[in-house]
Amino acid sequence: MASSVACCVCVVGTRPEAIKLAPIIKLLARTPWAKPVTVTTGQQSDLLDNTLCGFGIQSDVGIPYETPLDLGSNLARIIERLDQTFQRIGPQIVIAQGDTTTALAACMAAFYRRIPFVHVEAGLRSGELNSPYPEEYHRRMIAISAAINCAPTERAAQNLINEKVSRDTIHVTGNTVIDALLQTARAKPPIPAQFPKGDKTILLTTHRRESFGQPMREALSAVRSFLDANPDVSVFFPVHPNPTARDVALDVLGSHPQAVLNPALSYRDLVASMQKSWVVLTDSGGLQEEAPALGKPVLILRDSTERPEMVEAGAARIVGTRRASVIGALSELAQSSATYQRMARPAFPYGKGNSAGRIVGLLPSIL
Ligand SMILES: CC(=O)N[C@@H]1[C@@H](OP(=O)(O)OP(=O)(O)OC[C@H]2O[C@@H](n3ccc(=O)[nH]c3=O)[C@H](O)[C@@H]2O)O[C@H](CO)[C@@H](O)[C@@H]1O
Repeated sequence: MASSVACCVCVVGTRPEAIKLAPIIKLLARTPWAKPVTVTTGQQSDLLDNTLCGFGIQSDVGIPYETPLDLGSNLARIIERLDQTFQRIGPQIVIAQGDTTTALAACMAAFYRRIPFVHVEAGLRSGELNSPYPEEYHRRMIAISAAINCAPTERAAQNLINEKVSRDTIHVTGNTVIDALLQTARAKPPIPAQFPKGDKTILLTTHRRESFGQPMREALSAVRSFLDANPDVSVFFPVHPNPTARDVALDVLGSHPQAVLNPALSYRDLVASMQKSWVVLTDSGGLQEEAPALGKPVLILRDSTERPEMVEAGAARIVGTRRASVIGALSELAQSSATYQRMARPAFPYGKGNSAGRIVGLLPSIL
């Protein structure tokens, strides 16, 4: 390990990356041999800065946002800008999280400059190259050249081994989202004023590309019908700013008296809402990981999940977006307290909040 302070560039492009890298950035800032530099790529600039700010983190270098480009052009733009940034700053380590264009660009730019790259949340796989698109492709590409692959679970590590990723790069670390969640929950954030009154509120989010169009409309219409049949149930719906998701949300649930639609929440408000909710209904990856740690049943609005650990633990169910399936799953939770109690047992397959420590502890081995 080098004797001087190591510059660790953390590249962040979207809200979930900010949440999952925040515990690492904050820990690096308290680590004597490390200096974190946060680089934002503007992939999701509207949500990103607010999320970082909520963790007390400022972007050190901001790559300017450009009007939405095609996937390939966006990747090329980010690689070029990161390459210039790495040349200027000269980091000893580059860290990125997940499966976004930003994460792939960071990995490639680091590889070409021969800077060791650390991949947080490595080894998630759907098994289908085109689904989720393009994330599954990004995940596989990143694994090949990462110096450290931080797998959240043994299963994720096994996925990497099955792809013949070099074994000495693979470490099971848990998922830093649990660090972020538990740190935030410990501060006892107040419930947002807009959160519906009553004991049975569904926390609903949907914004994934795979859900766009008819699947999202069908799932939200099913929620609407369920509300009509269950006047004691409410929905709290932080709506993603993506217009494709927002327009359907407003159209289907915007006028329902038991539904409160809200702009995207700060992470603190989201965590407080999750703690107060009855059930979490979502197509988000992060919420699937978080809700079981708070003992909240999760119904997954996708046809498959890269997080089978939650389903196996009994805390989550894949319901897809078909009307009968969504209504059936919600009705079962409403009618059977045994089913509800079984799903509401807290589950921690992603660790108990010490993942950032494990990841930072691995870094000296690649300096
Ligand atoms: C294909 C896939 O599954 N990819 C995933 C995707 O992430 P995602 O699907 O989890 O993305 P979102 O749902 O946007 O974010 C969720 C986070 O945001 C918080 N939240 C939510 C609403 C709100 O109003 N306020 C908030 O604060 C919430 O608690 C949670 O922590 O990309 C990540 C990056 O690479 C990957 O890690 C991850 O696999």
